[in-house]
Amino acid sequence: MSMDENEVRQAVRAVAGERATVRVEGQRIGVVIDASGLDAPARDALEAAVRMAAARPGREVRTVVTAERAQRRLVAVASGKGGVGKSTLSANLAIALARAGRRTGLVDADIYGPSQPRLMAVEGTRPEARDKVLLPVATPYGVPLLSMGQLVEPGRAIAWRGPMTAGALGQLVDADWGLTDTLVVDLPPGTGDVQLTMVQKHRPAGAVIVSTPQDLALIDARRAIDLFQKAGVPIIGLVENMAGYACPHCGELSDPFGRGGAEAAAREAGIAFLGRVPLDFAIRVASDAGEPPAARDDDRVFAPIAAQVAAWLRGS
Ligand SMILES: Nc1ncnc2c1ncn2[C@@H]1O[C@H](COP(=O)(O)OP(=O)(O)OP(=O)(O)O)[C@@H](O)[C@H]1O
Repeated sequence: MSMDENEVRQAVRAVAGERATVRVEGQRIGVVIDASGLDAPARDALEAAVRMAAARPGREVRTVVTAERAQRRLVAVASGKGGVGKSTLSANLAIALARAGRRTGLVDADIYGPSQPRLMAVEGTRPEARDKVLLPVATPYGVPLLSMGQLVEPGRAIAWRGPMTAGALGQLVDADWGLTDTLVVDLPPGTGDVQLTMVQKHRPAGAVIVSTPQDLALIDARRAIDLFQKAGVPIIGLVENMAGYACPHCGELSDPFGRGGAEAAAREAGIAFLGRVPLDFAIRVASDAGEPPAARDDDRVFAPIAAQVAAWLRGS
């Protein structure tokens, strides 16, 4: 029995527009669906709608869903040593980038102290998986999150070695990020396996290095800079954290560790200086409470840093 192919085409077009291509072969109706840029639920909904529209009595409908991999760019945030505020900067940078209009997600790859679920106010959440692909967890700040901390039992130390951490990092980076176009990746401190996998396998668009003003932190930062430069990953720039002390009473800034060290070190290394974040009790309190300062309308610290990162991404 011949069937009105055109009629099937029109019915499918009515639900899928240009996204579907219909081909009828014998008793079978084949539909190729282009789901580029759709997240998993939207993709499922589209496929279901196409199936309904194409269904004809006695005919088998076969759908093939294709999706070009979204052009997603990774911004690695790294530091030479721990405790310099890398996680704090990553969270606030991701939020500030999202507020500046980029579709930004956050990957917490810090195996030693995955703190992003707390910073982003989703502590205790577990990502769901669909066909073994993780679904990032939504946060109150418009930045979806996946954290190494969500992959292990709460409170359990992560004692993974090489291949396991590499596998876990792959799961986080290659998750179902949907329309997310920018991924901020909070790396563990130092220059270990996760960093190597990051630069070799996931090829970040660029790296942001965080340092405090102290000499030792700066020497460590140079090591981190080296790791990326040797692998051909461009350095977007250096952020100086805990730069100057903001008085909790009057807000006045003073410089217990001296001023200008990180900026000079950046210049010496030939990389951009993206700005300084003061040592501010309010930043710590807000971070611990899961209320990142970059989410506030009066943020004057992280927005300018994000603006520079965004400009760099546009220009590279
Ligand atoms: N500019 C700042 N002002 C005040 N406190 C800060 C600032 N930056 C970070 N902190 C605090 O310092 C501590 C360490 O910060 P954070 O966890 O971001 O560092 P890290 O470099 O990611 O550390 P780790 O290597 O352990 O992951 C946290 O308690 C954080 O709230």
